[in-house]
Amino acid sequence: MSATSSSDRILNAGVLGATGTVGQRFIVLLSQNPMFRVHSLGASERSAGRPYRQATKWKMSDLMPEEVRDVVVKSCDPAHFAGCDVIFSGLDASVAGDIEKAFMESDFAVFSNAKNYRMVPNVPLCVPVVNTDHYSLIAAQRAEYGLKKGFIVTNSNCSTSGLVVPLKALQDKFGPLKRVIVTTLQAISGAGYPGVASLDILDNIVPLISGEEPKMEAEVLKILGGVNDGATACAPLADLRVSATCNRVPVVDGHTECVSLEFAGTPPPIEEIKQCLREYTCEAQELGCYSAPKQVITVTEEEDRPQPRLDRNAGEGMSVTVGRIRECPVFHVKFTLLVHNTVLGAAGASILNAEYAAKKRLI
Ligand SMILES: NC(=O)C1=CN([C@@H]2O[C@H](COP(=O)(O)OP(=O)(O)OC[C@H]3O[C@@H](n4cnc5c(N)ncnc54)[C@H](OP(=O)(O)O)[C@@H]3O)[C@@H](O)[C@H]2O)C=CC1
Ligand SMILES: N[C@@H](CC(=O)OP(=O)(O)O)C(=O)O
Repeated sequence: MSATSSSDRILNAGVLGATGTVGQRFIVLLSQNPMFRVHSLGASERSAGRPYRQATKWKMSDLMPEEVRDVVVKSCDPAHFAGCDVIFSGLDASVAGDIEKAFMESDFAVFSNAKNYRMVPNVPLCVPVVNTDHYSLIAAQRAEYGLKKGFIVTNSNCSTSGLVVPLKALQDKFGPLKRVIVTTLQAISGAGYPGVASLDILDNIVPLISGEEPKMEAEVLKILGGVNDGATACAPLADLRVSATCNRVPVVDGHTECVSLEFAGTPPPIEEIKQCLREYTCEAQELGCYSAPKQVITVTEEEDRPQPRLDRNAGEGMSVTVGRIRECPVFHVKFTLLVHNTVLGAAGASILNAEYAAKKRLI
């Protein structure tokens, strides 16, 4: 984590879906972040009117921060969030569409984890260590809705957020990729709370996460693509083909992904691939954003890493660990990566997105 500069303002944050798995991760990360002060918390009518400590089944290993324990949870009406500079949403996708739009139309800067607006052409689908250039779409979004300050920026799916990081590094250095095949081993926290029944997941692997594979396949193309000439819409990659197979495994946090890829051109030697991943840097680091990891990609040389229990907290959950980098006899190269699904895969990415937007004076 970088030190904040004296020009950074402290921003009042509202958290929607504050009682859920992603919402709780927001609370922990925001309480440790000098750029934000938790101002208002929102959740469903089931939780509204109750102090946060009573409304929430706290599942984080960190203690519930003192400053939120007695905050009364509100329903997710923009009128209840006056005074917030930024809105973080960990809302269930079944309700996120209408609620996040209402906040955006009320001129709030909304950072969403839900799938609802990810593929809208003028909404940045932003993994903040990969494609902050997509923030140029915000002017078009504001023009469409006649807004002065409001916008929506979304996170990707949590498995997508790990995958695109090494792909971006390799694409930037060695040119376009042609084909990617990824098989995921996804943690149970990805399914929210209470999530997958223990009788389904203990002593078991479930080879289906409904809707996950097409999301990953489409999101990668949008994130690794650019924006069109007037910055009115994203321009997804047209020539890359991605195939995803997604599995749920009995791990609490941390999604593991086995990746095989083919370059469009001549493949570089394995040692150059490792060096490229180690040396990858991003704009959020250059700007000194507080939550940007020192090392965007942690390359491991141990032959049996990455492992979720050992590696998920690399870079305080904001670094993607890549190991077992080797030649692939079918495509060009294969490796295994690990991403913390509720940090870089969710709340941590939203917070870094907001830090970046603040540095760019968009908030
Ligand atoms: N878990 C993960 O690793 C990732 C999750 N996501 C996405 O983030 C979002 C949150 O996921 P997660 O935290 O796992 O889900 P949870 O089920 O754990 O939490 C859902 C939250 O939504 C709130 N909510 C539900 N219904 C309503 C409603 N009618 N009005 C207002 N609030 C409501 C809940 O409040 P209450 O407690 O009052 O019911 C709760 O705070 C989802 O869209 C998910 O797809 C994205 C990437 C990774
Ligand atoms: N489906 C992911 C988490 C998630 O909620 O993703 P999305 O926001 O794309 O639905 C998982 O189960 O690990």
